[in-house]
Amino acid sequence: MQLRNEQRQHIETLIRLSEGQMTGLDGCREVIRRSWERCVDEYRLDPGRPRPARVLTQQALREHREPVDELLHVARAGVDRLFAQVAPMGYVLLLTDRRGITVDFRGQREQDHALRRAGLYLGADWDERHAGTCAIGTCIHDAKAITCHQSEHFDATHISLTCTAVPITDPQGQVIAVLDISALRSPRSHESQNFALSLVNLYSRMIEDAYFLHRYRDCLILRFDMAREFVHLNGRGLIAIEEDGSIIAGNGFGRALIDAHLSRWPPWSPGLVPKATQLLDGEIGELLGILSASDDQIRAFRIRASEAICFVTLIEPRGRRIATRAVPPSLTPVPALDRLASDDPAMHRVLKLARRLRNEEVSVLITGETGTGKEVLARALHDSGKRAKKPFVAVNCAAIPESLIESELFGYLPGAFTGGSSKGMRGLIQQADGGTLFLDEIGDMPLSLQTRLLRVLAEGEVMPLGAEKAVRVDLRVITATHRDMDALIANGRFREDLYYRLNGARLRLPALRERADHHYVIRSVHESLVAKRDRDVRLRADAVSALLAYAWPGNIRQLKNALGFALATAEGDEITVHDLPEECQGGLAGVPQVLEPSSRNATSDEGRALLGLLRETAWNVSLAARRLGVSRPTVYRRMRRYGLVPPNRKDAHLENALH
Ligand SMILES: Nc1ncnc2c1ncn2[C@@H]1O[C@H](COP(=O)(O)OP(=O)(O)OP(=O)(O)O)[C@@H](O)[C@H]1O
Repeated sequence: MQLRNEQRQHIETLIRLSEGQMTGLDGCREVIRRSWERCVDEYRLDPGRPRPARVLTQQALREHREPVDELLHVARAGVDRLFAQVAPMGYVLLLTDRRGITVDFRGQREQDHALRRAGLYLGADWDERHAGTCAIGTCIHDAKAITCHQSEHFDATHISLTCTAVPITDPQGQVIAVLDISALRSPRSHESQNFALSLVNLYSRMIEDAYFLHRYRDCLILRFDMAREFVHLNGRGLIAIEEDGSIIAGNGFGRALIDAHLSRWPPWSPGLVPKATQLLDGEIGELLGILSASDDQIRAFRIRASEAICFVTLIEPRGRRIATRAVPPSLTPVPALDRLASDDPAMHRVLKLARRLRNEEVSVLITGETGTGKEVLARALHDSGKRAKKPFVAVNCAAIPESLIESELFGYLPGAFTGGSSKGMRGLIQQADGGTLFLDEIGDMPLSLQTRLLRVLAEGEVMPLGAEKAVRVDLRVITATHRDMDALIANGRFREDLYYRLNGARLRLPALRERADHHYVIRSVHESLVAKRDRDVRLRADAVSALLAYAWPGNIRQLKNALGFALATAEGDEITVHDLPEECQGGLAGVPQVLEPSSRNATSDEGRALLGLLRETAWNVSLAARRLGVSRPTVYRRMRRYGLVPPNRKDAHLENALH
């Protein structure tokens, strides 16, 4: 009875709409209103004459199923799984072709009759032109996911239903099918279907991807995601490519990447698609070599359009291994350089260029924020080149007082100036003869010395102070700076001609926070520090998480200092988050501390004992330290480790957590 009343009211609203009156449409969603208008104006549906659901004959259904047979086959597992999840909540599942004909269906047998009457059945036709506004038909028209809930349906026959439909698109982005879940009854509120929408979206995407992988199973496929951990499991992007990197097709996410590229760099000829090596900043050899690049068969690439880093794996064509190509010289392993980075696109670029430059005489200028490892790279360039057995002399132009820098660099003869050594001194430039001279903070070199340095570089000769004859030197010069050299030149503080001579090639080191291989850097800095000590102290997972979460304004130097501090102060054989300097713990503040099972008991016992003692001593840390026979800082450190905060402090709740 109540349904009849609602149907009557619904019909009246739509009749008013068909007569051009917009009353009773308050709260009606735009997408629904537009569809209702289409039903009235375009399809000439009469709201006053509800129509029963139309179900096709077996023969007609067969004709609709045939063209989507392959999709039905691929989608089967997804359809079964989705239905298993939603059936207990009273939903049925429909898969339709792009015309809205239900070509696959799952429903409860005991409701067979009611479902057939409602059109929730195999062969049912949900084309908007015939059935009016409904999830499937409107989803096909708009090519968008939609929930059509109860009286949002146009036809009064359907206003007890709730239906949620999501399009499945082919690799060209055309709707080829629709996945829908519907229920005969549902709660009143539209929001009750939000979860249904997310779930159908998820399955529709899985079916789409399964279909893509099936269709392009004979091609190379790049699978990518913004999280390394998800690439194999559920990498969102798929792009099928030829062996030269030409793009054949992409799934929704892959096409979005291509579109982003094209909107930034519009093609000079319409329809021209960029190559995968243009979308992702890398060479074809790097893409084809992904499977052998790392243990997890994933490699990081920079997306050129957004500068973001994504992680990519390669799926080989069915039954065919791609030929491994000869490795280009720029990718040949060079241990001294290779160990500076793991899988970071910017570092790959730097190291690729460094491999080419290591045996060249070109001057190299290394730029990058302070502490990014400019000197370490300069040293690695030297060690990996033909001058490796000759001296590597590093000079920090900012650290030597201006009054001394000239004599330090150029040297002097006995008696050249008051205060100098009576034996004179061989300058650093001469000391580097045959090897490499590394001038750090070159932007801080005084102007007068810049002129003299230019002469050394131009003529290959150095003139020590007080000398009358120049001495020949054979040098490779590497310089570094974290300053903006263009600004220094513009302000007249750096000679342009010297700058061009030093800048034969430029290597720009990325800041640590921009790198995708944080984990590797943390591990290698930790290993290098542990190697210098006599005991092995491992990094616990919570400390690694905090280190990964921190932004490192001081780059690798700051990381090294933080780990050095933790190694020096940690008790036992592991570094926990609480052993790190306070500023690095911030990333995990507020996150409940997860203790490893083996240490949980010992940790809380120890924590409880300390809490007992602190209570006994009325939170007098000095007294507690004396009783324990340890220093005050040690007690504070242990308090931090167990989250013990004096009761007068606001966050004293941590104390309670131990009970
Ligand atoms: N790949 C690395 N592995 C281990 N330690 C590293 C690495 N790179 C840099 N370091 C360490 O980080 C610190 C800073 O490195 P480096 O002096 O090379 O940086 P920089 O960029 O030259 O700094 P600045 O601009 O201040 O001169 C050094 O102690 C160095 O040993």
